[in-house]
Amino acid sequence: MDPLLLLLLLHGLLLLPLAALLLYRHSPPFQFLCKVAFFNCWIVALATLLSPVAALRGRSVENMRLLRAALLPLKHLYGIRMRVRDSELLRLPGPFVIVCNHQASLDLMGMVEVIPERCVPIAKRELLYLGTVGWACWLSGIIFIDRCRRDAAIEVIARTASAMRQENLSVWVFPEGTRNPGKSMLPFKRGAFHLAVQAQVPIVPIVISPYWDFFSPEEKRFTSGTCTIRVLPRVETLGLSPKDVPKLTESVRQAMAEALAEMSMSDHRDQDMEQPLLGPGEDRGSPQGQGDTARSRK
Ligand SMILES: CCCCCCCCCCCCCC(=O)SCCNC(=O)CCNC(=O)[C@H](O)C(C)(C)COP(=O)(O)OP(=O)(O)OC[C@H]1O[C@@H](n2cnc3c(N)ncnc32)[C@H](O)[C@@H]1OP(=O)(O)O
Ligand SMILES: CCCCCCCC/C=C\CCCCCCCC(=O)OC[C@@H](O)COP(=O)(O)O
Repeated sequence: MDPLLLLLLLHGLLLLPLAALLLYRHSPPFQFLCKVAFFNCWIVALATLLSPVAALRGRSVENMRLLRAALLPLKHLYGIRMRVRDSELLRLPGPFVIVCNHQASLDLMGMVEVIPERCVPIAKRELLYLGTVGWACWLSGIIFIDRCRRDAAIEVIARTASAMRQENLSVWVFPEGTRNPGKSMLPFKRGAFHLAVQAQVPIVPIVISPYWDFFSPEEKRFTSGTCTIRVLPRVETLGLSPKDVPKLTESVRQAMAEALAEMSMSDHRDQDMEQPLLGPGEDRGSPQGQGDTARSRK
């Protein structure tokens, strides 16, 4: 090859990372794409690394600790400060069903911040087919449902209800059933509430504050910020039967919608920001919230 051409090519190769770095610093959409790609790559990489370790134990809810440990560093990488309010409400003696609003995949960061011991999420079946990610989820005892086959999903929920009592297992459900970037919550699916009634265990609602200060897929914006997670008082289901489920669903949704509206309106400034390890991230504000960041463990 012509040495001059080779030299030009080498220069080009050296300039490429520099150009990407400049673009990352100065173009919010490019930064958004990189951060989202990194989020997914992190999950795939950690699932690949940890699955063989989890496999040594076999399928077990104990592997949720590994999954949690894999996701906890993300908040530092992205400069997202997590504030947990009323985490003591998660300290219950027996199993329970957690219901939480579902805005985006970022919810995983909030989930691992508060998820108690011996608690598994219910996930869509499609995740099972994501290679090592699906394997890691399966090994952690995550419960998969096929949202297109209601009867099969109901059957899985019935089996989960008996496992909850027999194995002292709590379950985390996103009752909107799909990600919802909108400002209010979608109508709730009823599976989580049937589950709690069948197992006769309490429901603990959790509300994650809106991300729009620091994350917006529409505007391709992903900066640093603060996220507040609020645990609401538990709702008992002892003595309730399937006919009570519609009312139960509505009252829990109402309480969560009120908390979400309150959290959306709170003042939007926080001076005490964590700096993202993934480079610059101008903060556009943050919902206020008082309280501890301590994680609740049974
Ligand atoms: C390092 C590695 C890291 C890896 C990281 C990955 C972590 C992954 C984290 C995972 C995060 C992943 C996050 C995710 O993947 S989120 C997506 C998955 N989650 C969900 O779908 C939420 C749960 N879904 C439901 O609850 C739905 O209700 C189902 C799917 C069950 C049915 O849906 P459908 O749309 O059909 O239902 P409907 O609620 O309008 O109800 C219709 C009728 O059925 C009745 N009915 C419902 N349920 C029951 C029941 N159990 N027993 C008896 N009856 C029941 C109900 O009363 C109603 O009847 P009626 O009352 O009108 O007469
Ligand atoms: C042959 C294997 C090929 C492997 C390719 C692997 C690519 C995987 C890339 C990234 C994995 C990230 C997994 C993040 C899991 C996020 C959980 C989540 O938020 O699920 C969404 C679900 O709640 C609702 O889904 P929909 O809003 O209804 O949709």
